[in-house]
Amino acid sequence: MVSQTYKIVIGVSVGIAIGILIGCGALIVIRLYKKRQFRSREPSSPTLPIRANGINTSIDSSASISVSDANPSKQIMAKRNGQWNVHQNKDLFASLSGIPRYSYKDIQKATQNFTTVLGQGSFGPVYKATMPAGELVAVKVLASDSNQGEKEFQTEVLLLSRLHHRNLVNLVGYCIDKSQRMLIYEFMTNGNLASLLYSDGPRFLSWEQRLHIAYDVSHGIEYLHEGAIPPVIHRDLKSANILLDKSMRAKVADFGLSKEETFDGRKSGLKGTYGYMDPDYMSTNKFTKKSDIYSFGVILFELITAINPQQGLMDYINLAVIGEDGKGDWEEIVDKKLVGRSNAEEVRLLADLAYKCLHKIPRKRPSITDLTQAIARIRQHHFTKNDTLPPSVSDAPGVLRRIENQQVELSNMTSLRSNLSLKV
Ligand SMILES: Nc1ncnc2c1ncn2[C@@H]1O[C@H](COP(=O)(O)OP(=O)(O)OP(=O)(O)O)[C@@H](O)[C@H]1O
Repeated sequence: MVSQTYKIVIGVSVGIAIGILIGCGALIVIRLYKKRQFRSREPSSPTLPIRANGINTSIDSSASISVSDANPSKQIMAKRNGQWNVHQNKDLFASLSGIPRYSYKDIQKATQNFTTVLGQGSFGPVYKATMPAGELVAVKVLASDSNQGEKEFQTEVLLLSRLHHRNLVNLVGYCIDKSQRMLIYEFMTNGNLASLLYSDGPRFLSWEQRLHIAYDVSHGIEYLHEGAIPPVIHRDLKSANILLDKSMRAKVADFGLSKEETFDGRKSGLKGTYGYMDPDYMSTNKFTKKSDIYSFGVILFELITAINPQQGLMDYINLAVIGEDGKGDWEEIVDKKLVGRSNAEEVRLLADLAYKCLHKIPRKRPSITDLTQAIARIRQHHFTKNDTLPPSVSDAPGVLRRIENQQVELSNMTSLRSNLSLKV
């Protein structure tokens, strides 16, 4: 009797075990089948078109980013049937980005119903806001009819969720609420570098501040090119995209056009801002880290000269170089506000570096690491030598006169050129 009961127990146990095994097997088969079906629905090489930059000054054509189905954050960016599938992906998007998501009502409250405008970019207006914990932020509101902006929105959230550095503007939140798209950044009290360089007010950036800014920006780019995995190419470096915090420390902003280095730029249209774009990129359509270096060189010259690249900066540079057998006579183009307030040797060193960044052969341009180190040495020179009389102080009136003559010469050149082009 006992042995019969024993046999029944063993039989039942074996039966249950076999049942569980069959059940697990069936589950595994179903999951594998579903996974394969999901993959076969993914396009083999999905692409995401992204935008150009600037309102009047940008160059645009269609572009695309290649994404691999192995990376979930890239899956989100996959284009399906030509449309960003927001409703299907937004929760996955939220959980992957790791950045707090806010409702439209939250932002409406924080901006006091969108009252304080900080500025207007190609993405849409930017508002000042105070978050519930009291921190100041800037809210970029995407114009609702902007299809291109939608792509930049995704690029910015997905990239900035993995990029964190003291010299990159921090994304602290975002909003996807029905058709509303907003990006929330740490507030940069002193606005953008372009406004500080080109505004006419009595306030101007000192040479020391400009050296700090060059150093900070080089660190931000170094992180993108050498620290991020995979490396990131910014693709829209310009003084309007350099923001300054309350201590005048600089941070790189605006990642809407950025790409991972693995992206094949040849499939992309031209992107960027006139005056900052690498001529080699414009002719080959191939964007590399060295194209960012070109744009950084332009920013360094802006810091030295306070001349807008969209208003003849390259003409000034070429004129300064003609002066002395390929070597720049940089004293001639230095910002008038710096004459007598900067060290000529440091200006020359920084201008020589900037000029190397503009080399027409990209591989001959320095790497960002070389630049960061060289700028650090100029800063060090500044802090160790600033007790001596800056050479430019001794001949300030002479330098000012030469700058004025240079400007007259340049404006003659410009009017001659526009007369010629009118005739053509
Ligand atoms: N985090 C921020 N803190 C303070 N001001 C900001 C912040 N972000 C942007 N701004 C200001 O808002 C304005 C518009 O910025 P936005 O980045 O949208 O455009 P942009 O870079 O000037 O132009 P584009 O979009 O064409 O590149 C700028 O004047 C900028 O100074």
